[in-house]
Amino acid sequence: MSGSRSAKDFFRPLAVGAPSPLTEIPARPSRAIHFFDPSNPKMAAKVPDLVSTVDVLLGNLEDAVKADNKLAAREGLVQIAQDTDFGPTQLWTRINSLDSPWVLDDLTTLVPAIGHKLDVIMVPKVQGAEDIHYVDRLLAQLEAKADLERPILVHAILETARGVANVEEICGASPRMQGISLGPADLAADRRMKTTRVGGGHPGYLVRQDPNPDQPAAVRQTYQQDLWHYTIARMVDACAMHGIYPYYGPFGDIADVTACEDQFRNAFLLGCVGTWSLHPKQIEIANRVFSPSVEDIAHARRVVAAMGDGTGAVMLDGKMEDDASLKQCLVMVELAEQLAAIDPALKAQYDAIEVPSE
Ligand SMILES: CC(C)(COP(=O)(O)OP(=O)(O)OC[C@H]1O[C@@H](n2cnc3c(N)ncnc32)[C@H](O)[C@@H]1OP(=O)(O)O)[C@@H](O)C(=O)NCCC(=O)NCCSC(=O)C[C@](C)(O)C(=O)O
Ligand SMILES: [Mg+2]
Repeated sequence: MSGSRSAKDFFRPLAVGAPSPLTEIPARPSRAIHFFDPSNPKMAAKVPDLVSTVDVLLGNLEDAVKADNKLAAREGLVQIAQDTDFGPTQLWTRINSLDSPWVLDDLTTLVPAIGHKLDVIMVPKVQGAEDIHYVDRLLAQLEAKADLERPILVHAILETARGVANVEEICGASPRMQGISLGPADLAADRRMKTTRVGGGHPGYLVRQDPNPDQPAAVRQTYQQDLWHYTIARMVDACAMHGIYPYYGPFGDIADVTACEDQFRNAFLLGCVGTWSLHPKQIEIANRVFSPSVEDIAHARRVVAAMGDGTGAVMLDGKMEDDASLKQCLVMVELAEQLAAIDPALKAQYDAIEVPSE
């Protein structure tokens, strides 16, 4: 909750006639947030075919869209939103940063034109709660003017050192806060990290096996470490504390599908609900990685069945299961149910699982 607003005011609209804020952020599937540049005719032409393959389509207006194309991207997004039936797929946008000359027109154009279709607005380079407060109030004014019936949610990108230092207050700055994504490229630059990649690891960031005193000349094994572990873990805790959702972010080496899958899976295991896809071939990877495996769901359902009223301890395959491991299993089972509701192929796989009676 924001320190500057009292508890009773936190869920009141910030403009007369604006829709009431949500008291809970819906857990809608968002395994892949697929980025496209609405000013790129080839990408825009692919949107209708992508709709049924992805949980979130995001019209990107910020970095990766050339300055000369900013207007075309904004207008292209309006056109695409008006012309496309998105079904259960969400429509998000990434607006330009708050210190840019484009962001005001982004918001004042998009909300009246397509606010009823926009689920979430992603705000880049968020530094602190004050950035969210600015967007929050402006959105309320625009929503009131446009007679919108539900609030547009806000997602922040964590891509400055100050943003990371303030991540807890950012998550709690507004009832609109839906989630946070890692922005590894801007964050690396802002922190003066010595990396040049968009996400992923670095071969120099490693730990090395101790020397063997009996074989001092023997090759010592090295293990590459995850550069993003600290930031992702911090982001996950801040999001969980505020009931909002953490996401990995971009993996820029489009050709390296193996390392992309590994980075996505690390984020999934640490608590993230999804990631970005920058290229159509990353959608399948994200959908697969951010859906619990059939084996995990089979195990989770076994534990749920064996734990009866959910208290006490039992042995399954030589392992202790108790109230806490049951809660871990329920996280998986609930996620599987949410995903099955929108993904018939996944539903068929989960439905085919047989739970043995213990
Ligand atoms: C990487 C690029 C240049 C390779 O684009 P390409 O055309 O060279 O690739 P391709 O393999 O030849 O593409 C095959 C076909 O797929 C199309 N295509 C390709 N990508 C897409 C797409 N996303 N959506 C829809 N269609 C797509 C492409 O147009 C082409 O169509 P065609 O068969 O008709 O010729 C291209 O994929 C791209 O521009 N992707 C989006 C990049 C982007 O949004 N970047 C910003 C997010 S990351 C970021 O901002 C950092 C962050 C968080 O801020 C921070 O860490 O700080
Ligand atoms: Mg960035």
